[in-house]
Amino acid sequence: MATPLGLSSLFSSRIHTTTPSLFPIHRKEFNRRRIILVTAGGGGKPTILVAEKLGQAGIDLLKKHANVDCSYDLSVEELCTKISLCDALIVRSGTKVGRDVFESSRGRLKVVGRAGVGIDNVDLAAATEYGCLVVNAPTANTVAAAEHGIALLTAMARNVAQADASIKAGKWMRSKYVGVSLVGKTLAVLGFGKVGSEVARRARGLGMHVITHDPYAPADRARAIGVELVSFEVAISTADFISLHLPLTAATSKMLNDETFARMKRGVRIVNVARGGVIDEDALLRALDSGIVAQAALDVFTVEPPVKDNKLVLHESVTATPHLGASTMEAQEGVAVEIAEAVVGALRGELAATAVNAPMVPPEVLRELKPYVVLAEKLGRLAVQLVTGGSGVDAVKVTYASSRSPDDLDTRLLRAMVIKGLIEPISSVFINLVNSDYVAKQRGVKISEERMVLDGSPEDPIEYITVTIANVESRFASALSESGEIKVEGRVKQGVPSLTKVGLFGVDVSLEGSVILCRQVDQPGMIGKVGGILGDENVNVSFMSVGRIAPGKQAVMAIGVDEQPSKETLKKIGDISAIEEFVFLKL
Ligand SMILES: NC(=O)C1=CN([C@@H]2O[C@H](COP(=O)(O)OP(=O)(O)OC[C@H]3O[C@@H](n4cnc5c(N)ncnc54)[C@H](O)[C@@H]3O)[C@@H](O)[C@H]2O)C=CC1
Ligand SMILES: O=C(O)C(=O)COP(=O)(O)O
Repeated sequence: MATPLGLSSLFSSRIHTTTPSLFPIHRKEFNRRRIILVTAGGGGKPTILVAEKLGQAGIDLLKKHANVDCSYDLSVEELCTKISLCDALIVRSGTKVGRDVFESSRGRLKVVGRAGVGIDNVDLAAATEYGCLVVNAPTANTVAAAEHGIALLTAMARNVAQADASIKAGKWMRSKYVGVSLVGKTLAVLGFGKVGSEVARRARGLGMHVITHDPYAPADRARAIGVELVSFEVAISTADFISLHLPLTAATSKMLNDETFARMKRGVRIVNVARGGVIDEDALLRALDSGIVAQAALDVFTVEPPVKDNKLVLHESVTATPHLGASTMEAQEGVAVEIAEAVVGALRGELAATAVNAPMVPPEVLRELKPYVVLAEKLGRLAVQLVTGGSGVDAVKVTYASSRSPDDLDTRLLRAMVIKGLIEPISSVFINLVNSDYVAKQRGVKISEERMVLDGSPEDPIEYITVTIANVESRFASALSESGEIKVEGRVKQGVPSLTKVGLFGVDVSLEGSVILCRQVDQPGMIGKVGGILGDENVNVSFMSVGRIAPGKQAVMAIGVDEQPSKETLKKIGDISAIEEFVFLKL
């Protein structure tokens, strides 16, 4: 499975590989030395741990591209042990993917796939810090969840579960299980997203008057299916039935509680197919016992599975199911394929359309920016190595010179790769599109961006990129701009990332290897002298160029080298009398 050249670095910790690794080359700190290990599992395939039951179609797809370990019902300890050998993890709602999992992975885990919608069981902050992409399967179980919501609504209204249990117990209690009708009653849908809107559509079909509360849903989308968008207060105070279809977030946690139950229509009936945590379960018990809430139908619970003597589950006015909202054959096949495609794509360095903790960048943008992504990282690496140790990098400006209008140029990838180039050489973290901004902020590096709009041809997305570091001392004085900042500029020339300016000096050197910069008084023979010293040590020179301010004045020679010259060789170059300063920059 070929990987897009260079793009896997968006998510992996590729280090100094000259040919793109199909899968991440994993860096392990070992006795304070860095040993590059190829630990991509048997036969060069990544290893994917499937920790909860996944539809066979998804498993089959994964097995085409990876070693698949299906291990269910793992304890936290077992999961943390296994995860250190895995490149990806697939879960549903039953596995808590906390910070301990990412810490145990020690940077190897590149993708967590959630085969469903809700990602509240994944510590997104920790995932981002560790550069691990989180993807989900947001659509394949929508109908299943909506149908389950309607099933619970109708079963609750007609006491189906209770009546079923009683008849199975040999009783014939018709009057006890008289229910209520739905037609003409008001249903309030809290959360008018994919599931909520499908529930609303179906409830309309049952003759219900449907209102919805969702601060982020457009009113016209609700009106389009005959649903009225109302405030939270109107929703909970006028509804005969309330159905919950919102994510568990800090804002929605215990949204239904003693105060809100007290403001509801007495005898209201509650359906929850979202997350247990959106209801204060103790308050619901009190509301049921007091009669404020007549009935509840619950598919989800704060703690799953609920404890055996859970009072809500045992309550006679509660209809309960064990988190079955997505449990249909069709939905499980659908989420399995959806998440398998997303995980395999992400391991290939492609951006999944269902990335939860990284910006979505369309594949066509990725393709067009590919050489500029490499250029951006190299410029970051160059610039930071010019900083005198101890200067402290805190203010970096990236300038994109382009004939495209700002709206037609997505620079998020480039920003991430400049950060990667700036910080990886001076730290032990690996950086990718997922965690770049987090790591930069954590290290106090402020990245500003500006666009230089040119009036050339918009055919090429970018004319050049500059990286400027302010408030630092430079190891190479010639890299300083008029305002005393370290400034390097690069372009993509015939598809090759190239250094084209250092400070005030124009140069032209491919950034495919490492770079030696020398400043000398412009004079004949310098290229030959330096080239000869490098040749004596069998260091291959890929590019050589001299940039000067004026003939006979100062000049900067930029030399691209495939190998790292020895200290002795570099000293010989520095000892050339005409050379006033030089620096070796490892890329
Ligand atoms: N029981 C089960 O098996 C299943 C449960 N779910 C749960 O249902 C939830 C919704 O799923 P989808 O509709 O696919 O997600 P979605 O993201 O399409 O819709 C969620 C809606 O909630 C709204 N929302 C967010 N905060 C809100 C607030 N404070 N007040 C009102 N509305 C708010 C959002 O604007 C959005 O429209 C998921 O987050 C998941 O937790 C989803 C599928 C299956
Ligand atoms: O998709 C969701 O949010 C769900 O709650 C489905 O949960 P499950 O994958 O069935 O454990």
